[in-house]
Amino acid sequence: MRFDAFDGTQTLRARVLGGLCITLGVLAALMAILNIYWSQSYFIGFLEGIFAALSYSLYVKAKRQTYTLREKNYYLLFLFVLVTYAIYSKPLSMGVYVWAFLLPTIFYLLLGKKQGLVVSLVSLVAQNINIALKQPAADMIQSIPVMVNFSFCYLSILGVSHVYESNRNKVEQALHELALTDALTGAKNRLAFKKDRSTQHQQGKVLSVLVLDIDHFKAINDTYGHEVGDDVLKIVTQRIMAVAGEGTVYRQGGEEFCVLLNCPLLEAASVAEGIRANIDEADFVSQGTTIHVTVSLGVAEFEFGQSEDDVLRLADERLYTAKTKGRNQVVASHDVSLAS
Ligand SMILES: Nc1nc2c(ncn2[C@@H]2O[C@H](COP(=O)(O)OP(=O)(O)OP(=O)(O)O)[C@@H](O)[C@H]2O)c(=O)[nH]1
Repeated sequence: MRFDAFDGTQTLRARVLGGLCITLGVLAALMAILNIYWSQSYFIGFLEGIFAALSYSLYVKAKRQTYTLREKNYYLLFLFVLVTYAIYSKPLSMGVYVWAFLLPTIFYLLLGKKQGLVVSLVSLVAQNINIALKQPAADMIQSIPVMVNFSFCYLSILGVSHVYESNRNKVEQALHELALTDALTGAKNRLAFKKDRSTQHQQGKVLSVLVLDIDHFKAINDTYGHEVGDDVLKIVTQRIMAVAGEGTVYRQGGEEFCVLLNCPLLEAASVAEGIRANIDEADFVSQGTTIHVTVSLGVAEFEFGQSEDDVLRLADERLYTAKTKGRNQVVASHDVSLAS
């Protein structure tokens, strides 16, 4: 499973950067040729040539998603300097400043909402100063209509880019949450378990897992109906969260849950016992019916070199032991049972 598929922003930015590099790279190469051979503007032609080469090199990296943040930022800085210098060095009548309209969209797409806003505003101010300086001091007033039109158009593009980026971000977060949450109980789901386990494993954390199963859940469904069964699943989730913490609880399916803890086996066993007691101690009330619910738990610690499946199997075996020993108990090793 490739969990980086969840990072839509990263993937989108790599693709936008790739597309931008190839488009701007080709345009910069054409502009370099025109500037050098047609208008003999050697310095700007030279800058565009370098930019085209940089674009190609970053394009290759963006395709492989191997570029660094610093490389991306330097590329955007180069683009900003190039556009600013081109506006500065060419007569206003050539309309080179229209290239600046590209910048806010690019900044928002590649830098996100906050940085995109700041850098776009800095660019707006810089290009206005640039336009103002194009007239001799005595005639500067003549630049005002150009500056006003430029600013209004630039701010419109900036506004649209801002709204787009903040909504894209919200939609991505909502989809992310939807993909990783169990709709009935609000606990995380099996996919989230794999993702979190993999992240925490990479961070080298001590990890233990509790596997929890509601005792005689079929009988609850059969006696009181599925709606009450669903309520029991929700209340059990809340009681597990109350002891273990909200972000640690996963519904594996049916009436089986997992809890992922950053602690060694003994500590995890004591949390498991806390969960068992919290569920056993107070009756559940659903649809006017009072029900007594108990759970059984198996606990295992991730040892070096063990796969996720190995540890879950071990915790499952211990859960099975807890069930066969009479339920409503925690088993944390082959011979230790924290009996109720
Ligand atoms: N209400 C409800 N029931 C579910 C859901 N998912 C699974 N079940 C039921 O959960 C029950 C699981 O029963 P079993 O696996 O036999 O286990 P049990 O009755 O809890 O028995 P032990 O685990 O041995 O204590 C089945 O009746 C399923 O239909 C759900 O989302 N809602």
